[in-house]
Amino acid sequence: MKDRPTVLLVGNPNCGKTSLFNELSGCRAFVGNYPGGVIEAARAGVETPDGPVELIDLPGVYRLGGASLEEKLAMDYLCRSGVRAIVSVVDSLNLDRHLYLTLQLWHFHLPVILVLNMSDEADAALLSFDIPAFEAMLGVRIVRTDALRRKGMEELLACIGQAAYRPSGYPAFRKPEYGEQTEQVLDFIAHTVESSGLPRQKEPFSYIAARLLDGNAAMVARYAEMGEEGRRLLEMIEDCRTELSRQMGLPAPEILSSKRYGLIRGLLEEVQGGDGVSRIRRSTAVLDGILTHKYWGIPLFLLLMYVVFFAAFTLGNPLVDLVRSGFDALGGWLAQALDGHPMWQSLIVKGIIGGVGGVVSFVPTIAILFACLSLLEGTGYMARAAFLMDRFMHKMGLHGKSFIPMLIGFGCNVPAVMATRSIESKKDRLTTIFVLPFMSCSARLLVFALFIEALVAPAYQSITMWGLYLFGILVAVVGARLLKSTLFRGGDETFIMELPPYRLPSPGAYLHSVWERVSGYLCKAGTFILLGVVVLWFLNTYPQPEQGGGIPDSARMEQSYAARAGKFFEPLSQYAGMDWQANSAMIGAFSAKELLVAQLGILFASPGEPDAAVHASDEEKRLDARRKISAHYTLPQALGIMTFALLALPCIATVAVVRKETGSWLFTIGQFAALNIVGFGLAVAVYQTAAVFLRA
Ligand SMILES: Nc1nc2c(ncn2[C@@H]2O[C@H](COP(=O)(O)OP(=O)(O)OP(=O)(O)O)[C@@H](O)[C@H]2O)c(=O)[nH]1
Ligand SMILES: [Mg+2]
Repeated sequence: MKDRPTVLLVGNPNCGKTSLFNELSGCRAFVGNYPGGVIEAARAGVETPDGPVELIDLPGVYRLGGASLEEKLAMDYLCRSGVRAIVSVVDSLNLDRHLYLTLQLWHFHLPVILVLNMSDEADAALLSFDIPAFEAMLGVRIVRTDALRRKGMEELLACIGQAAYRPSGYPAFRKPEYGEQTEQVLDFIAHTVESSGLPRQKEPFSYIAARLLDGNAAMVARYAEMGEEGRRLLEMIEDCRTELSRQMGLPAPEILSSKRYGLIRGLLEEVQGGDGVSRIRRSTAVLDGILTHKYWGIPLFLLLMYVVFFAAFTLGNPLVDLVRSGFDALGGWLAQALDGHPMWQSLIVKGIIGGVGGVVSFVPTIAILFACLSLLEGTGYMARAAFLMDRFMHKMGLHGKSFIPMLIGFGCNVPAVMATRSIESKKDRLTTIFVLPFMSCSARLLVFALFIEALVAPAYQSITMWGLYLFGILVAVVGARLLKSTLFRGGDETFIMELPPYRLPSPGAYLHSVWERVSGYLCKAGTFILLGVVVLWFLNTYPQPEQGGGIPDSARMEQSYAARAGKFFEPLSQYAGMDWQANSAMIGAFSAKELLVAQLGILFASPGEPDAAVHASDEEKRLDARRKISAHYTLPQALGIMTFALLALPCIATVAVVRKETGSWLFTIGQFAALNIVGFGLAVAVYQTAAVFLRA
């Protein structure tokens, strides 16, 4: 295992690395039609004809040497000692841009396999390549692949095996020719750095020289921090740069990149034939004319999101009722079966069936939501949403790059916080992390679904849900604006994101990603939530009053730990419309938002009062919990509670990941406090306003 040679998959975002990785390894890593789908390297053992290799799927990067975490991660892997070969994946239709990264790989002196992926699209565009000439000019082996239809996999495996196990017979990557003057300067810098006696860096000297010639800020800073000798070295290099820049008539940072693009142009003129404009790219242009239109692009996006919630509700509701009635029937049956064992009856029927059932019954809604979101992601529309929002977000002090984590946040805030790694500027990243919990995650959807179903007239249900999501985004955007003009001022970066063409996602990958999310939800309900529910049940049931018999369930519950905690906050929380029951549910919500629903399920569970449950008809039983909630709360209260659940109390997993990603307790605690203060303040505002307007 340890001495398996390592082979890296390197390429621009969205060129199909993960699709290839999955095909080669049989794994099921995440594939999405938007750049930045992979934020962490995936690895798997793969058998080649020459022996096993360890294949690593790196996050997509446009070039090496940037400051984003993905670029650092890619560099880190490239400099590791066990790496025997690099698979440079490029999109056949974007060679003019994608080969840039390939040329940078020369520095590592490793065998390179150039994979021209998306060969199906290249064929459709009547694009042809003179492969032998192409191979000879670069000094690589070239494999044409179509990852979706598994074409070229055998050949690729054979090349990987050869490069990793028999490198002596493998072509050597040809040194890109930058012209005599430039090369002399590069050699001089590399030699000066090598013989300077300064600490050895992990990158090859030729790479360091190229970065220093570019004036790469991070690399320059590294040497500047090495004391007097480092600074002397930089001064010497600066003289060469100035002189070269004068001779070439170009600013120093552009010398190498313009040379590389020149090389690529020349190369493609030799080896590429055909116009390269495919049907799919043409129809993409037409679709984009409509979907990313200056004026109706954003309204269209909002409309689409509305349709998603509408579908989740109208299609989901009857199914939710069905699942719920199943749980109620089970609860009723167990209540009878456990007659005479009040503690078990209470734990199982009220605690577990009421709590977990409350969470699981929303699976249909969640599944429809995930199915829609995955489809929008898979087709490439979500990347447009980020692009559309970019203009809008800029006005708010952020950029579209922050929007992708926000979209991910609709699913779950935890991976969303991790997805901010692609944001280079630290200040922008912290701002984004700060406001991310305002994105309504799928667990919060349950809270909304519960209250909206119970208290909002059917005609207004979807729009209320949609409004809550928008409200979350609005608060996030305003919050970001405030932070960017105060605490995290400055550090703006431009947003470059290649828009992928519209594609139909491959059915396997699509179904898999929906299933992954739904099963993740079910798993959570079966483990973490189940545990939480048992704890909640305990807090709701104990301490028991002295004389057990004769006291109604509700009165008994009012003495519980949960009720006491809820009542403790009631004097304050009542301004937001929250009574002690809602408060006690919020306490559970801190460990997972689903527990809020679980707790209300326990508090308002129908089979909890076995006598009533036994005599009620099925239909009555089914509607009981919801009816109790609608009888107990008013619409303004529901709005206050939902606002609080939307904005305040990020769950414990989010808090933990924020701490991990920012490395700062101060930030984590500050954010936690701020979210709660803002959430409570707005909940009060919403409740009070609604109470005035909805009184009639
Ligand atoms: N037509 C076609 N589509 C492909 C091919 N390979 C990948 N795709 C699609 O391209 C999109 C991106 O694929 P990924 O495998 O996620 O790309 P990636 O390079 O891993 O992307 P990042 O991780 O974001 O850098 C998906 O929609 C794939 O279905 C191919 O050979 N032909
Ligand atoms: Mg990927």
